[in-house]
Order: sequence, then structure tokens, then C-alpha cells
Amino acid sequence: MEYLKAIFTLNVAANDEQAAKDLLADLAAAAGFEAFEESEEGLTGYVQPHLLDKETLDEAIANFPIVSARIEYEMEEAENRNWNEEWEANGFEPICIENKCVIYDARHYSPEDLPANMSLQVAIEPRQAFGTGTHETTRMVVQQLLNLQLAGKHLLDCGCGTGILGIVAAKLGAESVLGYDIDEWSVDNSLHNATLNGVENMVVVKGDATALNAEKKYFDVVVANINRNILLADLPLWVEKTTPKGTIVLSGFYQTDTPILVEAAKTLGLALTSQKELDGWACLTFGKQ
Ligand SMILES: C[S@@+](CC[C@H](N)C(=O)[O-])C[C@H]1O[C@@H](n2cnc3c(N)ncnc32)[C@H](O)[C@@H]1O
Repeated sequence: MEYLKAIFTLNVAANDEQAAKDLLADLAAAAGFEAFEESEEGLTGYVQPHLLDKETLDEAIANFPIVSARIEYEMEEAENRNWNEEWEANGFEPICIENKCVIYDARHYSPEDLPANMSLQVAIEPRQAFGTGTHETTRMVVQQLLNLQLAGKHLLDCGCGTGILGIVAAKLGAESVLGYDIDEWSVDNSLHNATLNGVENMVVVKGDATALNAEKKYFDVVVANINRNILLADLPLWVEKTTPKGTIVLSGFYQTDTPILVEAAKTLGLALTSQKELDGWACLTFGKQ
């Protein structure tokens, strides 16, 4: 796989540098960047060409309050690498959500190591894919799923990453799950994690929202944790594929973008039913009329 490389330049006082780097890494993640490295050239970010959301990045940088940052868009190809390699080798700490659900790395923990009071255990082995619950956006969507009645429902998981959201839904009783992701590794990893959790009613396909044009089925619940511009572009199709009175949960964007998403949803006939924010990230739940 090929990566584009971008050099970021931060103009901040030395004692603000770490906070600025953390914030910039978050902003760039929202624009599709997978990894940051400190190199001799500076702070270097890598993104798969088709996942770069340049508009989100430009806008975030323009609104960056404490620092001016410059990105050189003369990007180079970078070698194929597994950015998560080191992190995957060490695993991630179990993550508890709402005292109900624990997400754990099955390569490093076994069910007996987990807190006893969690009614839902979800094993995830991330391989080159996003979605462990360590990120605020994933956690907020899982929280929403825990509060929905999913028994017997059909769920669509857009940009499924590790498959975590579909797997949680299936374990909460969803009758079927269709996941899709533009990234092949994510498709493979979702299928692997579904098997790991004994989930048999989850289908995962490679592609973007256009794959839904051929889909005959309608969904009671649609979840999408991607980024603002993809959410805005694909929302009309998701609404079309949602049953009347169905639910759409969106995350992957900053709370400052909430008004734009709420407005877009309203024009498509959706009503906002719940709103969450965590460390600057947002999650919105809508009901179809
Ligand atoms: C932020 S991750 C979310 C993963 C997981 N659903 C979660 O909530 O943790 C976004 C995922 O969307 C995928 N993606 C990005 N653009 C996409 C698009 N246009 N259509 C489908 N998937 C896309 C990425 O490959 C990535 O796996």
C-alpha cells in the first residue's frame, strides 16, 4: 500500500509544543492521517491517498487557536508499513464502557483477567485497522449502541475498521450486520474479529457507500464513524437505506462541526435525538421520521 507523506511545521513556544503536537495529531486523524513520526524533517504524517480529507485538514489548521501550522502538500510516496506494529505487539488495556461492556485485546488478555461486572465482553485484535475503543469516537458510538434496543434489528456499519461496532451490535442481539470499509485490511480484520467473538451474522464488504446502491435491504440502525466530509457526502444514501423510524448514529468529527451535520441531517428529514461530546469529538444520533 502506498502512503502520502506530509510535513507539519509548528510555530509555538517550546513549553507549548507537546500540547500543540497532540492537538495537531488529533486534527490530522480527523482528516484521515494514520500515523505521526518525529523525523529530522519535522513532524511527519502519513495518509493513504484516497483517505486524505484535505478540506477538513485545511479548515482545522486555519482554526487552530494556539499555533499556526503549515503543511507541505508536495507529498511523497512512503513505503508500505504497519504503523500499529509496535502498539499491536504490546496490546491495549481493556476498555470499559458504561459499566456494561469491556473491549479487550484477546492476544494479551483472557476473559478471566477482565472486570467481573461487565455483561458484554468484546474481543478485538486490531491489525492495521482502527477501532478498539481507545478513541473517543468509537467509545461514544458503542455507548449509543448500548442504549438502543437492537434485538432483531438490521444494522449497517459504515467504515467498519476492526468491525467493533457491528460486533457490539450483534452481541446485543442485532439480527444481521452489514459492514463495509474502503480499506482491505479493515475488511479482513473485521471478519477475523467477528469470528473471534463467535459472531456469525455479520457480512463485511470492501467498498464505499456506492456499494449500497446494489443493496436491496433496508437497515433499522446505521452507524458511521468516519469524518465530517464523508459523513456529509454519504448521509443521503444512508437515509435512503434506513427504515422509517430507524436510527442513524454519526461520529468522527469535532464538536465545532456539529451544527453543519445537524443542518444537513435536518434537510434530509432526520430529527436529532441525542448528542454526546468527549474531548472535543462529537457523536450525534438521529431518528428518521
Ligand atoms: C475512524 S475509523 C472507524 C472504525 C470503527 N468503525 C470505529 O468506530 O472505531 C474510519 C474507518 O472508515 C474507513 N473509511 C474511510 N473513508 C471511507 C469511505 N469513504 N467509505 C467507507 N469506509 C471509509 C477507514 O478505512 C476506517 O476503517
